Amino acid sequence: MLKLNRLTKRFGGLVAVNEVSFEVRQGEIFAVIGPNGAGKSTLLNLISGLFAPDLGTLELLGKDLTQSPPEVRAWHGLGRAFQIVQPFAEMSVRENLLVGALFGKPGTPMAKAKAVVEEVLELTGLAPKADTPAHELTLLEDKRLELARALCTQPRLLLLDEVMAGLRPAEAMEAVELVKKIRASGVTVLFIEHLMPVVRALADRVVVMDYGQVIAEGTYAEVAANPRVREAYLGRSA
Ligand SMILES: Nc1ncnc2c1ncn2[C@@H]1O[C@H](COP(=O)(O)OP(=O)(O)OP(=O)(O)O)[C@@H](O)[C@H]1O
Repeated sequence: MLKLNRLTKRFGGLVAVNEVSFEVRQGEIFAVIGPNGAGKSTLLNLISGLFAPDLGTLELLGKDLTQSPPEVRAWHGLGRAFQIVQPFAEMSVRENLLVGALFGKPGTPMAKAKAVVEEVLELTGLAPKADTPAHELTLLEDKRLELARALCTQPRLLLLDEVMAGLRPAEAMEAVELVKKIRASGVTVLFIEHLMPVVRALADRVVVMDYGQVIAEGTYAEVAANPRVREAYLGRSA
């Protein structure tokens, strides 16, 4: 689904992402974790195309998109959900999603966009709130809306940027169930997350970053038992 080869991003003298290589397989839920400042957000920005890499390549479904801007990556099946949810506050949930469906994939006919929106409303459990203005939603519903908006762009690979942040543990576990449903619907998921119970519950595989580099890769249990990973987390106040 996604292949990163020696992806690198420098900010002046700081190498925020340093020759990162890994592959995400189709149908996987894949986590990128690491202490504060490890380079996770920068990596996500490289994948979605907000930053251009100084070195390395990126392939999505076998296509080299290293030089492609974010919208081209979106057309090729890359979707992204953000930690800070910024819906159109006065518009209903359904209207917000229609914007995503129409503009996420330009050229989508209105009838198709409306059908996608209804499907996504069902999948995300937002159907009962379809006519509610976005500003009346709870935080958990906001998060559902953000996931739903990203899904309306019909991604093959969905990037989740700490989307559980701010949720109470029980709410986070509800969101975990939703992400599992999203994967079951055929979407591959790559996420960055600070909440370890969420990583444990969701990830098939985990990559651990520290100082811009991949220091471990494996199942949650494997990386959690890795001495280098334990040192990265315990060796400084994260
Ligand atoms: N636009 C930028 N300009 C300069 N330095 C940056 C920029 N963005 C990030 N950095 C630096 O790059 C390094 C990696 O930051 P990044 O935000 O990617 O880490 P992170 O793992 O996402 O951290 P956190 O978990 O705290 O969000 C940090 O040292 C950060 O200060």
